Amino acid sequence: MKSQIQCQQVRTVWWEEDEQGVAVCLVDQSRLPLQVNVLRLRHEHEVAEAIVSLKVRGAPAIGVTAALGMALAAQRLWREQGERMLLHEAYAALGEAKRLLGTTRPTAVNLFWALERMQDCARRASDELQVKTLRQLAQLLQLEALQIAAEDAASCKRMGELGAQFIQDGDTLLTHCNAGALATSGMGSGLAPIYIAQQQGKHVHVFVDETRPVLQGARLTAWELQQAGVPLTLITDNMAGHFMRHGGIKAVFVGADRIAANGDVANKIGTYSVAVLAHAHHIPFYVVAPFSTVDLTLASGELIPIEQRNAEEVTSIRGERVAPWDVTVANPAFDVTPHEYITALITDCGVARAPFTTSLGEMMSSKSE
Ligand SMILES: CSC[C@H]1O[C@H](OP(=O)(O)O)[C@H](O)[C@@H]1O
Repeated sequence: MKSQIQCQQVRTVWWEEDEQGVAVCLVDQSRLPLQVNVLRLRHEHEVAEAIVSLKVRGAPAIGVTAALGMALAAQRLWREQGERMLLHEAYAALGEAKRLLGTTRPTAVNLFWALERMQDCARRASDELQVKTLRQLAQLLQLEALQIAAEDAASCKRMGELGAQFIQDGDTLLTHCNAGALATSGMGSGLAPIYIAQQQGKHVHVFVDETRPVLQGARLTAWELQQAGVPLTLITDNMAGHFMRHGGIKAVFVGADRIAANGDVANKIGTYSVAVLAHAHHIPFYVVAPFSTVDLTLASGELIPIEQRNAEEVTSIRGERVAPWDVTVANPAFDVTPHEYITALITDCGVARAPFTTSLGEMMSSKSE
């Protein structure tokens, strides 16, 4: 049975308390758009598995989910152990939850930033004697995780407002993968300028790359834009060049999973190809990502770890094998787009342009003031 529901009704990941206790809830994105299954996860191991299996995905959403997973671990410890568990034992157990969640996916830096922030919150509570019981620690971590989610939603809106200035009424645009509401706690990153432009009364048409192998474009972006009433044309990835040449595309908007200090961008596999094609056609290429995606510890994109995923994502579609048995398969989940191909980095702290080492450094400095 086809199940088309309003995307605005579908939240990506959230916290719930019910008669069984507390749960990290999320829409299983691996089943979208034809099935809307809400999962209620009650153990950090389940949260980790949901991230690994792309039930929840997208750099900001991964960070928020991991933070909620840490909060869930603390709540679980309290509900299981009560105050029998000493706080130092709880900190050790939370360290194990952080390690587990940190092994899920290597590329999106938001995951690691969010886990560090949760651990810092617990450590600060301990150092400053803010909490005296496990219950207080669990409540503190729950609030911190929800704060991370709220900050992400606000940054989505800010990025949308900044990015919409690069969209004119009547523009035709192109996207790759899904950097929309389903990848964040808010309206999205790469799609946020499109949503804000729509709110401003600008009429746009979006060419949506299907984004093999996991089809985040066909399954998630096409669904999001359809629900939002944004006109779209779904294309296969190998059509992007043709429509840049013949389709009147005025700009490309994508998200990011990690941005190096020089502006090199790791994003869904295929982004590099789209960027080179856009450059060849003199089409602006915009990357939209919260500043928490920038990793200034990495001088360039060559240092960004690229996740290698299993062969079945390439050899099968929805469990239907399409490739010969025993074939050698490569399945890097991301690639790196050199900064030379990027027109601007649209972040929640402003718009960075080349030279990115300078502009990102200045953005970091102004954040620290
Ligand atoms: C707003 S970040 C979205 C980002 O995440 C996607 O990867 P995945 O679906 O594997 O998590 C893709 O790189 C998107 O640009």
